[in-house]
Amino acid sequence: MIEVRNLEKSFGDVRAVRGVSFTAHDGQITGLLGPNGAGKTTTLRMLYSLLPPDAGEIRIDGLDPTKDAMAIKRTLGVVPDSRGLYKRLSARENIAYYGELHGLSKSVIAERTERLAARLNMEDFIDRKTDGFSQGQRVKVAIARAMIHEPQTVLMDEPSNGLDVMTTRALRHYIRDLKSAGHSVVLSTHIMQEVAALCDRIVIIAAGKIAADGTPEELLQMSGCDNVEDAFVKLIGSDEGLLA
Ligand SMILES: Nc1ncnc2c1ncn2[C@@H]1O[C@H](COP(=O)(O)OP(=O)(O)OP(=O)(O)O)[C@@H](O)[C@H]1O
Repeated sequence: MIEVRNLEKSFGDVRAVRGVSFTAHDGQITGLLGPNGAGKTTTLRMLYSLLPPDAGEIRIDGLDPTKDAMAIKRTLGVVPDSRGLYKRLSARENIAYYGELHGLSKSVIAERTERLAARLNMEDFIDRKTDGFSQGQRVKVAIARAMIHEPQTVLMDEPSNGLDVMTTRALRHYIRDLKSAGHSVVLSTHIMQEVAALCDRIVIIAAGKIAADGTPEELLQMSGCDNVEDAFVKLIGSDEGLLA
């Protein structure tokens, strides 16, 4: 579970995040939806301790990333925007390296890697060096690597960016399975259909602020619109940067 209260972050004169608050529950998929530059990545980076907030509070499974950065790494799985694979290593070695950082034994890493490779359809490329991997292959390795220590809470920054329809569908199945298993999944996206198809709760961010927060049905009600596309555009106040 993630609780965020009044989070703020500036880069010089740029106020990237201006008082963001939301809660992401276990057993739910929470979508951060916003146009380019809205502050989604900056918010996620503060959640996984990559950036210190200027103000505000974060609790992830009761832990504070500014104080408990090491403990947070155990409870959190992160699929960052830059997938950041080691290109000289194979997919399997990339995943194993993260398992070792988490102190897992070789046998546990091997068994979990087999399971993740089967679940994410990685068998064809699991032993290839990741240099030259397609976008979809890179995302799958990044997800497997993020899940090797079986974290309770999972953050994904624009996970379906650049994926084809079949890979997107497979990814959605996988994310729904995580939800069914009781995990809290938070994903950022600027694709309206993604949140509409997947998310139990939608947090709309625009210009660093929360524009709306609720279930898809609540957002329809709030906006007075009868479809999510019109609702999002109305709640954000512009359709710039949002993909249907
Ligand atoms: N390291 C940085 N230095 C300076 N400005 C930054 C930095 N990181 C983010 N910003 C600025 O903060 C704002 C929010 O950026 P952020 O990457 O969080 O948006 P986003 O919602 O993830 O956008 P996108 O959908 O384009 O990835 C933007 O104006 C961006 O230029």
